[in-house]
Formats: sequence, structure tokens, C-alpha cells
Amino acid sequence: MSSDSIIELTDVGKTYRLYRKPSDRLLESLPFVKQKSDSFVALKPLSLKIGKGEVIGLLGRNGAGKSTLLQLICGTLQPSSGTLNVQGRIAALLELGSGFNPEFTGRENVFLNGAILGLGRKELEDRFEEIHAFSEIGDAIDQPVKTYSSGMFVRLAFAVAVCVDPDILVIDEALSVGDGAFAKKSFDRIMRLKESGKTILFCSHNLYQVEAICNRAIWLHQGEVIAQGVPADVINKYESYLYGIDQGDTGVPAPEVAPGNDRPQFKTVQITLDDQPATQTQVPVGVTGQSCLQVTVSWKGGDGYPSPSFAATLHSADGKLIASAGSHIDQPDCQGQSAEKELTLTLPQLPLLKGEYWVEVYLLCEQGIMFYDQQIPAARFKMDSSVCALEQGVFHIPRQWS
Ligand SMILES: Nc1ncnc2c1ncn2[C@@H]1O[C@H](COP(=O)(O)OP(=O)(O)OP(=O)(O)O)[C@@H](O)[C@H]1O
Repeated sequence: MSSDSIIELTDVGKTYRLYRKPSDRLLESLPFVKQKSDSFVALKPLSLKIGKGEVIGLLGRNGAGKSTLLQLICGTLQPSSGTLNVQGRIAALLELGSGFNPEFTGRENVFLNGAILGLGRKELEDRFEEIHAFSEIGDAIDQPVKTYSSGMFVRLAFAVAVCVDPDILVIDEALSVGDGAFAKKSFDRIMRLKESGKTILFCSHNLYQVEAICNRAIWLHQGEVIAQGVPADVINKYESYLYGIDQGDTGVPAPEVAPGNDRPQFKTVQITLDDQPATQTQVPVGVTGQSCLQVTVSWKGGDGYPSPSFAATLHSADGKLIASAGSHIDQPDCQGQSAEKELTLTLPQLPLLKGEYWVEVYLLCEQGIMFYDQQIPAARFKMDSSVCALEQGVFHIPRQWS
């Protein structure tokens, strides 16, 4: 697992066996009996790296494989192929009430769930009041959860998930349940977790929510990633596809990820600010508007492919894309000529105002459409707040007064 990833999937896929009758399952297990099942691919083999602090939104129509992917990451579903590596405490809101025992009271379920998440009794006792208050279910906390309404169920499950200080929070459509006030409170809590650097995976049909919360969106269709990247871009493509369906277009979208195992992949990504290395965990100090940002990438594979293009994007702390540079746009002289499979992008100045920023890097096809590889985020940095301390906004505009 690379040091910047908290979740790493390598060729993870899920195929279900479908039996016409329950007895076929038994029959099939006997030697010399012909296969009695059909297979259904819910998720095609997928490789994905998710960095610490990333907020990922999954998009896709019903049955696209969103829940399957989330369940595989949470470990509630076993993959049929590939390997999966998840680091840290993962709190999940998957199906309604999953992880709750219906016979137990809300209070008992809080302790049961907390223990499953790895919290000790004392830790849970300390957090119980916060969980109870957040859930707003009052005295019902001492009633068996089988008597709860679906709204109460979600509120308690949500309260446990966000109050146990998870490293990774996985939410499957939970925000759409519950009344307006609770949904708003949940949203605020998720934003707080996001600000504190937690990794969040979020699946929703509400595209506005995905754009507001996430800094990467992944569009799944029939178990395959069609597009991923900056939420606004992916949502745009997804909406065009939905619009096409409304207009009678039944075509299946073509995945943007190039097929084949030998597609170009990053070999090294080196980012420096004034020659100080910057990574997701190593944050350079004393970065000012005069600082020089340099990104050098090298890649491997891709023999037989046209020389790939390389792009870097700059994001503010709230995930907004504020600037980008791509070799497919700038067409530098060195593009396509390097036998070394290496490119360096230099930003000689960073006219940014105080705050935290991050850099994402992408390896794309020569037209900048298909994604081959990416690192999100590849580096973080903080602008020195003593410079332009009173100026508001994201970047410094050169100006003249008279
Ligand atoms: N246990 C199962 N056995 C067989 N097929 C299954 C099983 N669970 C899910 N599937 C199928 O896998 C596909 C992906 O399902 P999944 O629940 O991941 O989709 P989704 O994108 O989350 O959809 P939704 O938005 O409706 O929740 C669907 O076609 C579904 O019918």
C-alpha cells in the first residue's frame, strides 16, 4: 500500500452467482453436477487509491454497483477477485440499520456497534451522551430498536458513526433519510469531519450534495467506472448522459479509463515548493506568493499508446478547483519527445492568499480525456498567513492604484 493511501483496491471485482431455485445451489456443490447458476457481474475488476482526507462521491443509476463497492470497502461483502487494503477505523452507514440488533435497545446497540468499531467500554461511556443527544431520539434509547421508525434508526446509526471518531466514514444515501433539520445537522457534521481530515465515501443520487461535499466524484455504470475526477466535471458528464436517456438515447457510456493492463501509470511523483519536498503528509513551511512549485512525474508502461499527457490541479481547502495546467492544453515542446517518460511542470510563482491548498496530478490520454492514473491529493501546502494577512479571497490579483 502506498504511503499516501488509506484505501487501496487492486483489481477488486464482485460477481454473484444466480440460482433459479435454492436447491440448485446445493446441487451445484456436488461433484459431476453441471453448473446450475448464471453469473452476474455487479462490479468489474477495479483498481482505486483513496488518499487520507479525500471525500469521494459515488454517482450512478440504480444497480450501478455503488453499494457493492462501499460494502466491499467496509468488509461486509467479500470480493470475488482482487485485493483490498483499508487502514484505520471505518464507520459505515450502509443499509438501514445494518449492524444493529433489532432485539436490543438503542443504548445496547450503541455499545455493541461502538465495540465492533474498536472502542473500549470507557471510551463509549464517555461518548454516549454525545451520541444520544445527536440522535435526538430521547427516551426511545431504552426501547428495542425493532420499535423504531426508519428515521429514528438512521438518526441513531448516524450519531454512532460520526461520534466514534472514525478515520473513514462511509455513507450510503443516509443523508436523504431523516427530516430537513436532521439532514442539515448531519451535513454540518460531515463537513466538520471533512475539515478535520477524515476520509469520507459518500453515495448519493443528490448531485448537488456530491458537489458540495466531495472533492472527487466517481461515476459507476453497470459495475464499471465511467469517469472520475473533479466533481463538477464528472457531474456534468453524468448529467449529459441522463439528459441523453431522457431524449431516448439508450447507449451505454464508454468508460474513460483506457482498457488494458499496460496503460501508462505513474512511476514517481515529486512535488517541491522552493526545493522542499511536499507530499500529502509532508507539508513545506514558509510558502509565499514568490514560492516556486515544481511537479516532476515519471511514468511506466504505455508502450504502444501515444505519449500521455500530464495535468496538475490546484485546490483550495474546501475542495474547489482553483487552477489547472495540462500538457494536452499547453502542448509544451518536450511533450511526446521524452524517451525518459518524464515531465516537469514549474509554477514560478504562487499568487495565493492565506490558507491551505492541495495539488492533484493526473496522467491522461494525449487528448486529456481518458484517465490513466492519478494521485489525489499528491501534496498539501499552506500559504504563510503573515503575508497579505488582511486580503480576502483565494489569489492575489496584480493591481494599480491612482
Ligand atoms: N446478493 C446479490 N445477488 C445478486 N445480485 C445482487 C446482489 N446484491 C446486489 N446485486 C446486484 O448487483 C448490482 C449492483 O447493485 P448495487 O446495490 O451495488 O447498486 P447501486 O448502484 O448501489 O444501486 P442503488 O442506487 O439502487 O442502491 C444490481 O444489479 C443488483 O441487483
